[in-house]
Amino acid sequence: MSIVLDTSGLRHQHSVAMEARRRDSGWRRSGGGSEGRAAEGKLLRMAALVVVALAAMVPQAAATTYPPPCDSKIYYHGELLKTVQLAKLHNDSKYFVDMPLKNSVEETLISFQELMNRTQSKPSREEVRTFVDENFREPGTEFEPWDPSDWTEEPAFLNKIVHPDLQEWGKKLNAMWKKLARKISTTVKDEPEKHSQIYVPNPVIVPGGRFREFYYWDSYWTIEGLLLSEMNHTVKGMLENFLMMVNNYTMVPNGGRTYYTRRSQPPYLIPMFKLYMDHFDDHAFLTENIELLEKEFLFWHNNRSVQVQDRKGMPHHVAQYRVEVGEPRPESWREDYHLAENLRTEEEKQELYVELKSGAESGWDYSTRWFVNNNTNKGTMKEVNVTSIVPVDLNSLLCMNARTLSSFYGRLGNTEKRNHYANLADAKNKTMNSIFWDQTDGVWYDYDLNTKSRRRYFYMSNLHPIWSGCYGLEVSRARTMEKVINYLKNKGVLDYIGGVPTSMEDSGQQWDFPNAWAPLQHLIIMGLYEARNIHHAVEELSFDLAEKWIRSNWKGYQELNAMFEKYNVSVVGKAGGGGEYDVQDGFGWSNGVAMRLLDLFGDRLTPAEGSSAASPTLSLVLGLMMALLSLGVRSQFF
Ligand SMILES: OC[C@H]1O[C@H](O[C@H]2O[C@H](CO)[C@@H](O)[C@H](O)[C@H]2O)[C@H](O)[C@@H](O)[C@@H]1O
Repeated sequence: MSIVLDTSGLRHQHSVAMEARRRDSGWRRSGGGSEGRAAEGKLLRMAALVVVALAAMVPQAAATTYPPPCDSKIYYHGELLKTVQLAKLHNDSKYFVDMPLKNSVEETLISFQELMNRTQSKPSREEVRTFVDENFREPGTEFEPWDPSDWTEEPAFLNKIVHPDLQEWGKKLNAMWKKLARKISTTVKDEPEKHSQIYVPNPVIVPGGRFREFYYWDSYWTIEGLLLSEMNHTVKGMLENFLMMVNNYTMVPNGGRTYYTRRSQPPYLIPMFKLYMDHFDDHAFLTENIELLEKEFLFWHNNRSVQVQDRKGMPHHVAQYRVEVGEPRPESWREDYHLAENLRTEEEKQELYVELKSGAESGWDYSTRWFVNNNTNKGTMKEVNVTSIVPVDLNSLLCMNARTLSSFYGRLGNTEKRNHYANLADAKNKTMNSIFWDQTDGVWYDYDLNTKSRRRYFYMSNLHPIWSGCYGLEVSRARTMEKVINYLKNKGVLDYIGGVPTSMEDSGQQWDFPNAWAPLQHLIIMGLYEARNIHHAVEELSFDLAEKWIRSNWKGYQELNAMFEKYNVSVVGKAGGGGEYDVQDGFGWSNGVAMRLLDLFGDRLTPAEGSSAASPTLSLVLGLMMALLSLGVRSQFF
């Protein structure tokens, strides 16, 4: 198979970014012509200082000219960020880049320059702390109090949950949206340069913990829950925010921070929009926004694509995560900087930074899934090589998105576009079979551009096509499903008490064993459930996995009063771990998925083995009777 890189879109994006950088580095005029000489003199002195400060902050010319993560002279630029991050004032690198400025950018840069001059560019940790205290506010102070007006205490889905303990818990999950709801203050809109938070007009639901901004793909599962909570207005507002992002950035950024604006996350906007349409059939909303939905689709189609040829020499247009942006991720600056520190050349460092950001774009940051090392997935973070992999889940998702666009255009009466996207979806469906499907193992795999072969490791992402429905051309769908179930059984991944592991690699990375993530459990459970008419065994398997997941989430909640971002498959109720930050609680997508499963299987789910869905009181009485019988006290009572 041969590969043709289609980088035209990337070059365009790169030149847009370079252009933005040139614009941004231009001197901004301040003050009016009528000001007196004294004021002019003061301004000139300030201008000179700013020029000196800016010059000192331009990083050394990189060997490869990738644009930086963003243009902010505080949240991206060289010395200031480096000095503060290396002082390690906070455990988490993200803390500093989330802090709003107290003063203007210019004043902050001057104050930093003065600090550097005063200390011969070697400020102590305490001096850096004083600088930060004087110039920055605490993260999370950029919100206005907001109580979602569409929140209700008893949404109807709760009535579907038969077990009273689970019903009670469902109520608590519903109440959690109030804790995760944020409205961004208009000061962010008025003074954007003082904030890394991106202003969006409608309130958002954040994941929780260190994640104090919207996240792109998380929102799909959050919206699943919000719709069950009947928070329809909030959902529509979130969709409008995302559409505004597409309008401004041609794609939806990874999250609601300026330092995320040059990379995206798995493209779930069209599926989110579909969730909303399935509930409300809002024709006017679709008419208004179809072009933006298409624009986002085309971003991935044009800017993230390569061509590969199958064994018969047929070309296939496939998509990848590929973020051609240099420098460490601002929110994980220390981690990236230290990882690249000992690389020999600047070019090698910049290439590693590109790979790390591409990994962040995949949402799987990080995993052995992206380790490429002598034809294995073993190694360390230095072996992250996302751009040499064509991911099965991304291509399955884009196939589904093309189908959905086709049906949206059909509803709007645009036959030409309906046919165009139907043909594109068919082509992508064929690609799922020709490039990703492994006939021997009976599953889909990521594809390696270097070895021109499939990466035959278990990752939950291998199962994405059963959720998207993008499978089943040559082989019958029932036969495919049969093979997939056998694959799962043979790998032993269905044997864990707390859900299906992300992978079988215990690497210390968070998107690996023993962690299980809500979106991935949702993918397999819903994928199997939707296939219940195709294969008789899948509905029960879907229920079994849902039961494990709900029991683990429920136990964790009982013990620690928390919903985690990820769980450990080996111990029921235990939070996951690993990766570059502590496990967070909150948590948007975990809450949404738990609610969806309670809604789907609430008539028979129980919180623990031995408890009955029908009537826990009855089972308690029966249990007591059995105990008395075994104690030989039968004669006293019967
Ligand atoms: O700060 C490190 C990384 O954190 C985020 O990634 C993780 O949390 C996100 C929010 O729940 C989630 O969408 C992602 O899948 C997780 O791996 C962030 O998205 C990364 O860009 C960031 O580098």
